[in-house]
Order: sequence, then C-alpha cells, then structure tokens
Amino acid sequence: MIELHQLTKRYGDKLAVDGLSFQVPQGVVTGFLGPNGAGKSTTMRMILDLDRPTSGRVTIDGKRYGQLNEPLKYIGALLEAKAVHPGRTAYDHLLWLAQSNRIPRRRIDEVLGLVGLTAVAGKRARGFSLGMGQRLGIASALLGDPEILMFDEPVNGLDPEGILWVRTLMKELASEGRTVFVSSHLMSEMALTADHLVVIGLGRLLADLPMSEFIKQNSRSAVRVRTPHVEQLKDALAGAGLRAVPGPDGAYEVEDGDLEFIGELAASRGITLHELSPQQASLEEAFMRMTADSVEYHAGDGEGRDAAGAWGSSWQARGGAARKEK
Ligand SMILES: Nc1ncnc2c1ncn2[C@@H]1O[C@H](COP(=O)(O)OP(=O)(O)OP(=O)(O)O)[C@@H](O)[C@H]1O
Repeated sequence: MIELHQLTKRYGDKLAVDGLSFQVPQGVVTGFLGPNGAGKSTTMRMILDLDRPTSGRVTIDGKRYGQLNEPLKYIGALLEAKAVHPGRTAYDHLLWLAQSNRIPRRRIDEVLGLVGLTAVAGKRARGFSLGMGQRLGIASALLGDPEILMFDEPVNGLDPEGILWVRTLMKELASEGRTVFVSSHLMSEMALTADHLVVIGLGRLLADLPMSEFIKQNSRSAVRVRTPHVEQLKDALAGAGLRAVPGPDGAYEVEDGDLEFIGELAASRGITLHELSPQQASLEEAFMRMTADSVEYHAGDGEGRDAAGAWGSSWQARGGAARKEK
C-alpha cells in the first residue's frame, strides 16, 4: 500500500504539493486526477524517491522507496515514457533493468509479449513512436511482477486500440489484487477505468472517494425546454413545484424534472413546445467544477476562470463532455 502523510514539496516560491495525505488502496484502480500543474507528477516522483519532500513522508508497504531491496519487485512505474536511452534496443533497456534487480531474463520475453513489442524487441528506442514508448514504459513497470503499479498519464499518445488495451490491462492488474495508481487530467478517461478517485488541485487534496460515490453525487439530470409561451410554462411548472431556469440560448432548464411529466403538463395546458430533451451533466464538467479554483493556467486572458465556472453551471447532452487536452 502507498501511504502519504502531509507530503509537501516546495520549489522556491512554488508550493507544488501542499500537505497531501491519502492512502492508495489495494486491489482496485485508483485514479489520480488534477488539472495541469496540480502536482500529480511531483507526487509520483516523491513516491519513487526521485524528488525529496520538503516535509511529510510517503511510504510503500511501510518503507521509503530507497529502503526497498530490489524495488522493481515492489513497485513498477511508468513516469516519463521517453526515459529510455535512444540508442538502446527495447530488449537491452529491459535487460539493464532486469539485471539491476536480479530479475530472470525469461521475464523480459514475457513482458515484451504482454505489451505487444516482441516483433520490435531488437529495434533501437529512438525509432519508437510515442505509443511504442508508452508500451515499453509499461513493460518496464511490469518487469518485476510488482504488487504496486503506478502510471503517469499512460494513455497519452496512444491510439484508440492502445487506450482500450491500457484500460483493460489496468483493470486486470487490479483484479489480481494489485495496487494500481494512475494519473490523468481527464475525468472522462478515469470514469471508464478507476474504482477509486483522488483529486488534487494546486497541490492540495480536493477529494478522496470511491468512483461510484463521485458519480452518484454528480449525475444530476435536467430537462431542457424551449417554448414561445415561457410565462405559461413557468406558471404550470411552478404549480407542480418545478422551476425553469433560463439557459444561455433562449431555452430553459428544469432541474430534476421528468421529461414525460413536463411534456404532458404542457400539452394539458395547450402550451406549444419547440424542444423537450433530457440533459445530463458530464463527469468531466463535475471535475472541472471541483477544480475550477485551482486551475493554474487558463485559456485566454483572465476569462478562463469564468469559462470554467460556466462549464460547471451549464448542462450538456450525455456524451458531449468538454475535453481539456494536455
Ligand atoms: N523541478 C521543478 N522546478 C520548479 N517547479 C516545478 C518543478 N517541477 C514541477 N514544478 C511546478 O510544480 C507544479 C506541479 O507540477 P507537476 O508537474 O507535478 O503537475 P502535474 O499535475 O503533473 O501537471 P501536468 O498534468 O501538467 O503534468 C507546477 O506548477 C510546476 O510548474
């Protein structure tokens, strides 16, 4: 198990990680979410002793990474996919890692097969695509058959087939009882993979809860209506205890309204409707709402924060998640 206690990292004036305390549970995929610059990579580097905490501590099965004997057998990590010597072949990269942790050679062939790189095992890393680099990074993480796996944005640069493969792999690893800790800045991606969620913003913990709980808390629905008889419809809705809130484009949104009920109510009063449609706030929007105050960089000059707020309050048709690419 990975445990963080008041973990803090300061770079000069910049507080990159600010008193983080949480545990990464075993046997599930834990999504580590936060907008760009939230401190995810810094936290992961501290877990691996690649960065020294300013204060606080992080342990793996009760020990610091540096205290682990043959660490690849405890924890495997993909942090920077391009952290491979360009002149080295995929096989030689894995051989070097295996030898430093007394891992038998046959395991190299196994992991190359697992990640689908057997055919290019003898190719030098400089000729690898981003996706191949990610696969080699995942092979390195799996090499010691560790109980704990940590992946920093593993689907970056992968095509849809590769993304599906990573998702399936992470779930399989967790179902074998392993601890899988994976960072992302996309809630839509994590919603498909993670069982547990840790959200950070500006280095601080914003949420630590099961994914099902996050979905339950954030899957409110609304009904969108458009009518030339706004006042009559509002009166009719008010009589039923419902409230219509104007949207940005002349339509109205009725929170917690039932589609058929509203349609029948309008028909019974002879109110013409030009639109009646179900709306669902996406999980991506809920995530943006949660992190809106801790986004480090905004698009545009100062209007980004407002935009993040507006995303939070607007409703979108299911599947129309706003995406923020890295
Ligand atoms: N070596 C460093 N020196 C100075 N500042 C740093 C250093 N590493 C990270 N930072 C800063 O610390 C903050 C957290 O960065 P970090 O890379 O951990 O965030 P992140 O959540 O991984 O973001 P991203 O999704 O963009 O990778 C950022 O403001 C970043 O600029």
